[in-house]
Parts: sequence; C-alpha cells; structure tokens
Amino acid sequence: EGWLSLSHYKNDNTKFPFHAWLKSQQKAIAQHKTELAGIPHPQGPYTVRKTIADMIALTRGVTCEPEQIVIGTGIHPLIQQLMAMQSSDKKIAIENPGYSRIFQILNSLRLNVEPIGLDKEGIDIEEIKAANPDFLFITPSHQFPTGTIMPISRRVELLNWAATGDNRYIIEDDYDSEFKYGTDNIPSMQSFDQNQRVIYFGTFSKTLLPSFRISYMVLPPKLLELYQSHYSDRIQGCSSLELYALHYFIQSGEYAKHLKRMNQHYNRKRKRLIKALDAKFDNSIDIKDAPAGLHFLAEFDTAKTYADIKEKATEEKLDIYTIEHFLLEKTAKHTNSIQIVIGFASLKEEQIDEAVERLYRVIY
Ligand SMILES: Cc1ncc(COP(=O)(O)O)c(CN[C@H](CF)CCC(=O)O)c1O
Repeated sequence: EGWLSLSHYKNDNTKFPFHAWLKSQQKAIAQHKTELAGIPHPQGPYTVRKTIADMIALTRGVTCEPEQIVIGTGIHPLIQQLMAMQSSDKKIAIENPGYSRIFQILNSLRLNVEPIGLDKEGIDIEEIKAANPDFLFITPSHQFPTGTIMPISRRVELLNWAATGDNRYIIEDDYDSEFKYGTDNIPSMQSFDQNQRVIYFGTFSKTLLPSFRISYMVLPPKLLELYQSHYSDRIQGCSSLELYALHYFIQSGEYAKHLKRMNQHYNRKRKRLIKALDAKFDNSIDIKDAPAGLHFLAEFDTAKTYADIKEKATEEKLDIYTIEHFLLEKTAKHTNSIQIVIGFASLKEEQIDEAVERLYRVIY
C-alpha cells in the first residue's frame, strides 16, 4: 500500500471549503474587475490589508494600521525583503533547533547569523545577551519544532532586552498560532510591545492551504519608512484575485468558521494519535505535548541512529522528519534516544493505527 505521512509540511485538504473559496473568488471578480486590470499596491491591496489588520487585532491583539502590513508570497520572500534593506553588518539570532530554511536563506544573504539554544521556556536569554544580535527570529507561540509555548515572563524579558538597545528588533513568527487545544491563547508579543521593536509575521499556509502562498509582515513605523523608500517600485507578488478572494472569505465569516472546524478536527486527531502512540510505545516514548499547532515532538528510547531511522522510514513508506531537519548546525549527538517531529494534520483518522504500527517498526 501507499505512503503515510507524519510530516509537518502538509495540511488536511479533505476539509478545505473549496466551494466557499470559489464563491469568494467569484465575488472578487464581480467587485474588482478594475483592480484586476491593473497592478496592485506594492504591499498588497489596501482593502485586503485592512481586513487582515482588523482580524489580527481581534485574534492576536496585534495593533497596527493597514499601512504597516506588507503581504508576500511566503515568509521567505518577506524576510529577504526585510533583511535586504539592512546594512550587511547586522547580526541575526535564530532558535536552534529551529526553522532551518530561514537559517539557510539568511546565510545565503551573507548575513551574520547566530544559532541560539533553547531552555524549557524557549530561546535562551543569556545566550542572546552574549550574542548581542540586532535581529532575533523567534516562534514564541509554538516554538518550531519543539512546541514550547513561551511564557509571558520570557516574552517580557525579551521585549525589555530589545528596548534596551538601539535598533534591536524581534521578529515574531506567529505561524500556526491559530491552533490551540484547551490552552489559553496568549496574545502576540507585538500586542504588548511598547517600543515598536516587534516585527510580526503571519501566514495563511497553516489555516488555509500552503500552496496559496499568502503571508504577511507588520512593520513598525521606522522600518515601514525604510521599506517604502527601498521598495516603492516593487510589484506585489501575490495574485490580486486570490487576495480579494481572501478578503471576502474572511468578511463572510467563512474563515472564522473554518478555523473553528479545523481546531476541533485537529484536536480530535491529535488526541487519538497520542493515545495510539502511548498504547504502542508504552514508556519508551516521551511526548512533548504542547497543546498547540499541527505537530508535536516525541522522544523515543532506542539505540538506533538517525541514519537507521531515515532508511527504515523510507522502507516502511512513512514520511517523517527527525529533529536533524531542524538542527542549524547539523550535529545530532548520538545518545540512546531519538527525537521525531510528528505532524498530524495530513494523516487521516482511519490511518492512525497503521501509521503507529509503521513507526514502531521504524524505531524497533
Ligand atoms: C516556523 C514556520 N514559520 C512560517 C511558516 C510558513 O511559511 P510560509 O508558507 O512561507 O508563510 C512555516 C511553514 N514551514 C513549511 C511547512 F511546514 C516548511 C517547514 C520546514 O521547512 O521544515 C514554518 O515552519
């Protein structure tokens, strides 16, 4: 039989309301033929930015004007724009383990990038102070990939750190923050930043579909000025048809309805998967179960190496990513356990038992 996926890459497309999206696209065409005939504002159509600004104010406490929002075709091009307008002597710190793709991109821009370790509350503040970076790239809402939800105390410490240096910025990557299961939804760091030091990043990849390529950043006023002087002749990358469709999808309440449905759906699947894993692996598994997002980290007692695991996973046709995919310095020290990032979004509920069986055969 075919492959099963425990990858964190894919969403569950069986639940996407394609009909509702189609209706939003039809509305976009009916109402915006003039705009569709031209090229959009470099940051994306104002109407769409206003809708996003209103939404994140409500859901994440982000305070911003539509003028501060820059829409882009993913976090990668947005980060590239942000960093390309900085002088090349800037230093960026990034969580390790963390989002290795961003790490690669920042390195390819020949920037000074420094991996920073984590403690149980998230990124290590002592290491940050020692590194003294100009930018700090973090995922406080659900640390990628360990899942840690950064407590408010650590967030305040980081905001104080940012405020006590000139031109220090925190890049808050709030991906998959829309998915919380039974735990309170801590507002964004941007919402309690008093010194305009937080650059807020959001994406529709996790809540809609990653192939839509619709993401955005919220720039503090000073960086917005720099952006507008650098990129006034830039052309927005996203399709205006899709952006206006997004606008109607949100305005019609379909987006909120979809989020509610997906939270319930993912929570049910997550609980069932964890139950099946605990039953099969008994006490040889330690699940770092942060009740958030579309994946969690699990540690397994085994003498196997990461190379063995990868090879066996291919044999078993099980799509999984070990912690190695997220280590920025690619040195997974060999101990008597291995860590795997388990994504549950694309797995169907009826496939859970089979996936757990295969995982067991991969590890033992
Ligand atoms: C930490 C993090 N912040 C943002 C995104 C959203 O990016 P975009 O779709 O461009 O808006 C992702 C999505 N990451 C991809 C799918 F999971 C790739 C994962 C990998 O490279 O391991 C992510 O992990």
